[in-house]
Amino acid sequence: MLHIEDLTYRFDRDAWPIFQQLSLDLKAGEFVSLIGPSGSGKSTLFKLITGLLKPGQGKIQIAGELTSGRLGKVGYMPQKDLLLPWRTVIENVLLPLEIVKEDKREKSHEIRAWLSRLGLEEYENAYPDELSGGMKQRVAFLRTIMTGRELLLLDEPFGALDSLTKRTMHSWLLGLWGELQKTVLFITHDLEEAILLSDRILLLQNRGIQEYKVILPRPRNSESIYQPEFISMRKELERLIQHEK
Ligand SMILES: Nc1ncnc2c1ncn2[C@@H]1O[C@H](COP(=O)(O)OP(=O)(O)OP(=O)(O)O)[C@@H](O)[C@H]1O
Repeated sequence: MLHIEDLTYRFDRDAWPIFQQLSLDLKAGEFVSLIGPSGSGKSTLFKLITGLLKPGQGKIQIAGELTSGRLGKVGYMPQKDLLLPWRTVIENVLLPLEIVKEDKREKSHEIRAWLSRLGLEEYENAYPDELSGGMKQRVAFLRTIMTGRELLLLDEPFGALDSLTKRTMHSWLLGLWGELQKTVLFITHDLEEAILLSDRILLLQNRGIQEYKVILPRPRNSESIYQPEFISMRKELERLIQHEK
């Protein structure tokens, strides 16, 4: 679904490259988390994948297609929900369809069903200001799904939420991902979240990417974090990060 090969990128011609010959692959339907210290380039990598930034060298392919014209090929959810404050919940969710001039009436029914599943049926006509943080993220996620893209790039979507809301969002996302069969690349600073959600974890640091496979059976739920395998995996991952430092 995503193939990155020998990617090199620097912001300025004279600057040290953020990535040097970086390569990674994502299989269709995988859930992969990207972790790494602040400033290691996680968000920059997302901007390169979406096409908002152009790579210096190397290639990025999405579903076998080469880099050019990548804009609009992925569903991208940035750190902030970026809901338009003057639009209601349903108008925000309909935005991707408006952009590609799809028939909104046809999809309205589907969107209402989604809003109901996400516990937002009573908020269809509310404005973003009237929603809690968790609700805003659900609306932003639904808008990302409505792009209809197979590859979703989620940049720390739950970073600003309190731990209880975050847990609810995890259960919700695990259920949804199992059903939607999308490929997800997910940025997080939270190791527990990364282990709970992912098939693989990619640690991004100075020397490139290091991979960590999460060998935990699915389906997983919020109780999975108390399993001994989960705890030892977390310890191992922490050790790996310390070692890399
Ligand atoms: N437009 C820009 N021009 C120059 N340097 C930039 C620009 N955007 C980001 N950088 C630099 O690139 C590096 C990587 O930034 P990026 O935001 O990708 O890191 P990150 O790993 O996502 O960080 P965080 O975990 O804090 O979100 C940082 O050193 C940052 O200062």
